[in-house]
Amino acid sequence: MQPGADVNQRIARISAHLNPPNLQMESSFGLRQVNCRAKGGSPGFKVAILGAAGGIGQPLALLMKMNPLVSVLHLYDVVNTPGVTADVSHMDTGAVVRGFLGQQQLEDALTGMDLVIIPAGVPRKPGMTRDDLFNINAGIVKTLCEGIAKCCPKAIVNLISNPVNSTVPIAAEVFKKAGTYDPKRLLGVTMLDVVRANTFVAEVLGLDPREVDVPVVGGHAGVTILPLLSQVKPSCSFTPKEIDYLTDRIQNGGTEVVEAKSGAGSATLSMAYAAVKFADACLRGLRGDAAVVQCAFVASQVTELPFFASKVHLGRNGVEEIFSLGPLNEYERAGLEKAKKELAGSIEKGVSFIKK
Ligand SMILES: NC(=O)c1ccc[n+]([C@@H]2O[C@H](COP(=O)([O-])OP(=O)(O)OC[C@H]3O[C@@H](n4cnc5c(N)ncnc54)[C@H](O)[C@@H]3O)[C@@H](O)[C@H]2O)c1
Ligand SMILES: O=C(O)C[C@H](O)C(=O)O
Repeated sequence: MQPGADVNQRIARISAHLNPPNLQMESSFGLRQVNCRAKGGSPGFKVAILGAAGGIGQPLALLMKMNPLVSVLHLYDVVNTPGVTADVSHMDTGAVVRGFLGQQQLEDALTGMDLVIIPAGVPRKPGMTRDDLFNINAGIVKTLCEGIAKCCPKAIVNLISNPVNSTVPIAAEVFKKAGTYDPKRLLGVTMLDVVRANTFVAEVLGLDPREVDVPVVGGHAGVTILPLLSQVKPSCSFTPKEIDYLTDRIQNGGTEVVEAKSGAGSATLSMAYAAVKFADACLRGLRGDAAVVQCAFVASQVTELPFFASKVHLGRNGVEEIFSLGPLNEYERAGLEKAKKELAGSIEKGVSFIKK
């Protein structure tokens, strides 16, 4: 071989790589069309994020793009999806990313999806309850769920938008109206309560949070968030003072973040982490993995209420089994009564928003 031939070949190879003859930017914005050679991406599930340009949506998009179970990732919002999509699409992971902007593109965003994650809607400011978000977020969730009923009625839905205790009943009523309701496929995301509970309990016990499992049942607002500290794994005991401290901190973890952010929104990063942990569990269930169990707010017969959060088994059809609460101590039984009282009103408010 001639001296330098090796180098020339390498330069030719690099040049071909930098100027591929057939490369398409995967985006519905038509950013740049450069003849398509291959679609890229790996076999896996199709996932849409609705509200993808928001505080939760952006880190959620980033983390879902890293999830090896995802082959196609659709990012939908009413603002800013071109930028978020271009940005996330440059990550050299398997999922193909496509962006969708505005309601006229909602149907394209949803068609063919296996899992739809919804963090769309306004967040709290200091002094507000989650229920104060109802007037704006109820309408947003209604519109998005109407799109799901039309375009991907079999998709698993992970609903994050607050107030979850009311938005899940809203979604259920929308799907009932459309004739597509499958209670196994609609899940309110309460994973952040579990993530917080694991963290705070681990701090008290001096353990690694990854070793701790705290069931959190009920709903996702104040006293409806009911940590079952008597069922913590690894098995342990707490003083009455520790129980008061932990229960209060877990129930008010969201408010802790809202106040620390001083008007700039609520939990976004820990929520994106929790949402991905939960979505990954749903996808592993869809794939047929055994023993996938997480807490979620679902249609339930565990109590007399039509919806309740508890541990559920996730499988090929979504929620395959809902676990009962197990033995509760006196403190938890009292907490359960308070939780049910508030939950009943929030559920009814969601149902009547659609039925009215
Ligand atoms: N379930 C939970 O544990 C949990 C945790 C944190 C936040 N939340 C809730 O998640 C929601 C989003 O929080 P955030 O901090 O990301 O808010 P954000 O304001 O930063 O982002 C919300 C996004 O939703 C988009 N949006 C608004 N209307 C829309 C519509 N009709 N269709 C599609 N997208 C729309 C906005 O454009 C924005 O990009 C809030 O309701 C918040 O309370 C829930
Ligand atoms: O507290 C909020 O309003 C957001 C979310 O529900 C949370 O728990 O962080």
